[in-house]
Amino acid sequence: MLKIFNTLTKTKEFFEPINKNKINLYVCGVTVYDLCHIGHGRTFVAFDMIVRYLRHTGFKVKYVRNITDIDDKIILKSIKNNIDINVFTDLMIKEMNKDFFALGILAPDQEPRVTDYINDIIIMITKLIKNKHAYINYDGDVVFSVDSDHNYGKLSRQSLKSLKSESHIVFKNIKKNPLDFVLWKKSKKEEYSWDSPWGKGRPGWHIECSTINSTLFHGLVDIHGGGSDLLFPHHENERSQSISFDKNSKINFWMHTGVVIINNQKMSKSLGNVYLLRNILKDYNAEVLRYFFLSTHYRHPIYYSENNLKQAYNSLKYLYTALYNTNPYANVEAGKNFVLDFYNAMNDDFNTPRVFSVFFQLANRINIFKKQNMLIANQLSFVLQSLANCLGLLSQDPEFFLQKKSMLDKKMIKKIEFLINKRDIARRYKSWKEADKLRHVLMSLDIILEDLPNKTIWRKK
Ligand SMILES: Nc1ncnc2c1ncn2[C@@H]1O[C@H](COP(=O)(O)OP(=O)(O)OP(=O)(O)O)[C@@H](O)[C@H]1O
Ligand SMILES: [Zn+2]
Repeated sequence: MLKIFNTLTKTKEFFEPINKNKINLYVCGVTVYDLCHIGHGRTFVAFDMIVRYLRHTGFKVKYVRNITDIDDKIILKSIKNNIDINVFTDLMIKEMNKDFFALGILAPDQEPRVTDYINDIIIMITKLIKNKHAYINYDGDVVFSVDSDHNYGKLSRQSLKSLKSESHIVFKNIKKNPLDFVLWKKSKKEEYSWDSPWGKGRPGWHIECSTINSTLFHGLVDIHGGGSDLLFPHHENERSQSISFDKNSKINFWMHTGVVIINNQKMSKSLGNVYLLRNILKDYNAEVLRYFFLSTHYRHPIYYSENNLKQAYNSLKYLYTALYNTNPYANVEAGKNFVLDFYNAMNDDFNTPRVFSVFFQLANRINIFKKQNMLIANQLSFVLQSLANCLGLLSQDPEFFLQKKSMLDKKMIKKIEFLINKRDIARRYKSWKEADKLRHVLMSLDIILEDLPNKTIWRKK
């Protein structure tokens, strides 16, 4: 049975959905003011793997990932670029989806944009004010009162008292408690805003996720995810708002991914220390990036380096090479213990590094049987391929992957195939010198040839 580490209890707990077999899963999505980086790739590939596995094991999953399309940084950037904010966010969303698609991330079932939920946000804030969980401060902003929730700090395991003493900034005139956070920000001047009972303004960041969860899931969430950077204050605030709005609401499992770190800092748009997904995908097959992410457990941080990507490529190449020249063939009896090890690892809080060691053992066996018994090699190849497919891996034709076809332009592929064809003709006429010369030309292009009885196949070094 599946166990998931729950940030709320800091333990691995047996997972059971609130409604039998149907899972409501929510992940905090991107604030769309720039292109996506590999930090986003890490978090969303992790949840993609989780959703794929949950579905594979028979659960129905409703996967919702929001889009923050209103925020100070979005407004600033659209002004700076002199572009209408809606045109700008539409463009950024399009680019985000292009990158996620290229990375093989399945689209969520719903991708709600915050600006489509302004009315629901206003309804939620109105109730929070009515029930004394929120108030209007001297600046005219609506603010959540953290003192109104005696469990504030429960998720991030911090007491209100210690949090208060850590907060050095005195907001005495503006807020009752320095930790109180904005639910509705009053417009100071002519800026992008909506009408509300509290005047023109726009929502604060945290309220959007509570509102979307309340609207789309009626407040019943099985799994709520995001990067560990969001644990405090975003998720703490979200938990507090949701429960204060509706005491019957539930978020059963909080899941947090470790963040991608570069030079000891979290990779993030605002720090500008990013490697863009699209740039990495120019040089590496999308599965290499996926393998790189999943070779570290989803809860651990990832230290990005080109070297680590190369290692991921080599590991994946090893697996594809094992599948190469096999005819995967299903047989329920084949590789039973590998299958069992796979499910045991996945059911242990999605332990993908352990899964990868199972894949390696399988690949070793396939390599041995390729020399002894092709039927068993084919059956084990089927096991390897189908298990890896559950995680969005080994889904390409091995020859295609090994040839790095997706990385080469059409002209280059044509040139390689032309040279191979020429060499084949030379070999047919026993012009060994000419054939050798052509092999060397191909080697200088980093192309490795393998002569099979009926054809020559190639792959990029
Ligand atoms: N470096 C990272 N590693 C892993 N996940 C990340 C990283 N950066 C962002 N995320 C996750 O991606 C989602 C969207 O993040 P967001 O749009 O805020 O990105 P960001 O680069 O941190 O932007 P900003 O710098 O404006 O805060 C969140 O779930 C967040 O936890
Ligand atoms: Zn959120």
